Amino acid sequence: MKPMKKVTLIGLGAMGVFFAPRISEKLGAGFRIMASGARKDRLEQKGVTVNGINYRFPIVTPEDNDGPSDLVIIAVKGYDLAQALKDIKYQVGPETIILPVLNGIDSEKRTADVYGQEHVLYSYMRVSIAMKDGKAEFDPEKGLIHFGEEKNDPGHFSDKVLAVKELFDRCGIDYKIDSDMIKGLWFKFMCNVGENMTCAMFGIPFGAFQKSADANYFRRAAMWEVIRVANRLGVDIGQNEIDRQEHTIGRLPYQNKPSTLQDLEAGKHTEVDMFAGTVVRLGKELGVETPVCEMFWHGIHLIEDRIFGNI
Ligand SMILES: NC(=O)C1=CN([C@@H]2O[C@H](COP(=O)(O)OP(=O)(O)OC[C@H]3O[C@@H](n4cnc5c(N)ncnc54)[C@H](OP(=O)(O)O)[C@@H]3O)[C@@H](O)[C@H]2O)C=CC1
Ligand SMILES: CC(C)(CO)C(=O)C(=O)O
Repeated sequence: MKPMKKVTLIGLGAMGVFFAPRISEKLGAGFRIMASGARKDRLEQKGVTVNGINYRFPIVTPEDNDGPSDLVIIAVKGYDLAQALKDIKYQVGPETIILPVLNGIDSEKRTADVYGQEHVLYSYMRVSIAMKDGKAEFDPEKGLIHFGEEKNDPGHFSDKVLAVKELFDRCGIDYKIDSDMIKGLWFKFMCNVGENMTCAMFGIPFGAFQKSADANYFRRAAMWEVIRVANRLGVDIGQNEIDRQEHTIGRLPYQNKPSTLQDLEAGKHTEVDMFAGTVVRLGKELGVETPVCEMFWHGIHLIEDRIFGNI
């Protein structure tokens, strides 16, 4: 296994800055951000400021055909994934690994549909970062990326997993390689649907779950809808996973907000279709009732319509 030398990141937002400074420090010019048009101009002129340090990373455009990258990290929002998958075309060669770190349960499949499963690793982030006006503050020691093949055996990691592991070790990026990544993705999805949708719909921070039985009513009801859909698909999540998250949620800083509420407050589109919308769609396909997610799906669309002046 050759150590990775060339890494391209598409999406220099909240999740992008979790990786960018540390990979750039080790790879120098081998680490590039993909961007074009006004986004490229903005990144070249202003860069991003992470924990008080301003960074101007090298930029590569979708048209630059300078040979494939060893790794492409995709850190855009769900509604920008289709475009990102087109943009990275010239960065993907026979040996390239693609790591889509988006929330949700289908970014890996959507990536594999374009480039082939042999290029893709599963991943999800366990970190909360807010990016505002190109600035983000967070503790790089806290938070991690979970990644791997669908199933991972510590004695026999695949070459792809070992290559990414070596890069993250070199860069000091904390990670976990789950034995069952599908279960991990659905666990994270269950938490996101319960928390992000409840907080976005009612405009409440994570702390509300420490105080309000009403907030927890919606959160748990939505999580159980995810569980019933997951179980129908053969994914074994249930009360144990709910209990595990109860512990985590009780320790989050009171005023922290999930990304969906951050998006609404910043006047941006949300990933509601990727969260509640996916549960509703799968529920219909599988014959599982999902009334709470349906209410969230319509409710958050309505908030978006209000924000964007459509009503
Ligand atoms: N924020 C958080 O705490 C967490 C987020 N996640 C998930 O991670 C994913 C990314 O979220 P997050 O980082 O918060 O999102 P952000 O909106 O902060 O960042 C996304 C970035 O992608 C850029 N982008 C979009 N399309 C393109 C493109 N075609 N080419 C180049 N750049 C592009 C955007 O640029 P521009 O601003 O110019 O449009 C933006 O900088 C989401 O699925 C989210 O749910 C997971 C865990 C935690
Ligand atoms: C921060 C975290 C983990 C919490 O729901 C998240 O995934 C998000 O905000 O989208």
